[in-house]
Amino acid sequence: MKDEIVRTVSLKKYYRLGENTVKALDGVNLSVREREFIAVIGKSGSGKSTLLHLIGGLDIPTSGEVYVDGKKLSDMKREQLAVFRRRKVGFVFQNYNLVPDLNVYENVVLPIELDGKRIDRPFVREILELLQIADKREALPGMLSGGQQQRVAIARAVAAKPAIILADEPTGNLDTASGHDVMGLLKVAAKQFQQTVILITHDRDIAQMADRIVHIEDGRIVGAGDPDDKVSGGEAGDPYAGE
Ligand SMILES: Nc1ncnc2c1ncn2[C@@H]1O[C@H](COP(=O)(O)OP(=O)(O)OP(=O)(O)O)[C@@H](O)[C@H]1O
Repeated sequence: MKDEIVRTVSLKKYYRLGENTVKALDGVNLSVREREFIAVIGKSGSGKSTLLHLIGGLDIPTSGEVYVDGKKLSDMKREQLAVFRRRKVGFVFQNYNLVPDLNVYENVVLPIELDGKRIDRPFVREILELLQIADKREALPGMLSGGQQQRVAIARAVAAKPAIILADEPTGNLDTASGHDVMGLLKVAAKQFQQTVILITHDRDIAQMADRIVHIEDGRIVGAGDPDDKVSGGEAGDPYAGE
């Protein structure tokens, strides 16, 4: 597909636990277009985090392939994979992962500094304003609400200008209203800066805000994982409809 940015092919991740094999992912074929905002929804233990970790190069599949921008992750050497993780993807986690003794601004620019790149200050200011935390730039994370901390984590992910943002239950620790705010702001930021978002949630309302919903069950995608497919939805559909 022309504007495809992520493709997984027969992706499997098995864990051996004594006599048993846990099939965390069992043959996932997923295709994501550039600038798409997709929500991966599924029950606890269905394989959502495993999928995100494999796409982000944080973990290695048992078999199958992940392609990002046409490049096979399994062909990358250790060092190349580290550069891929730093430059190509931004991670947003449920527990924010902010550095407690750095202020908001310092947290946001930290990955850029660690990568030895120049900080685009007007761009960082624009992001902080868009995410409505510009007035908190001097604050330490401990002084902020959960929703504000998550917006800092999103700002940090966006600021390094990655092509893809991988968000693992970013609204999981937030109340409904803050969760919706954070999701809305993530969506606006990603559109503005032309980033692709793959977001995990088990909240159907949150998922409805995505361009497309991919439903995962027992390590497999239910329906097809292609943007043109109308089962998993060219448009956001409710995978639980008719339940
Ligand atoms: N390191 C591991 N060792 C063994 N089993 C694992 C490991 N990591 C994950 N699993 C198993 O793989 C399956 C999928 O886990 P995963 O974390 O991807 O699910 P999830 O959909 O993200 O769940 P949740 O919504 O609860 O975070 C689960 O059965 C889990 O117990």
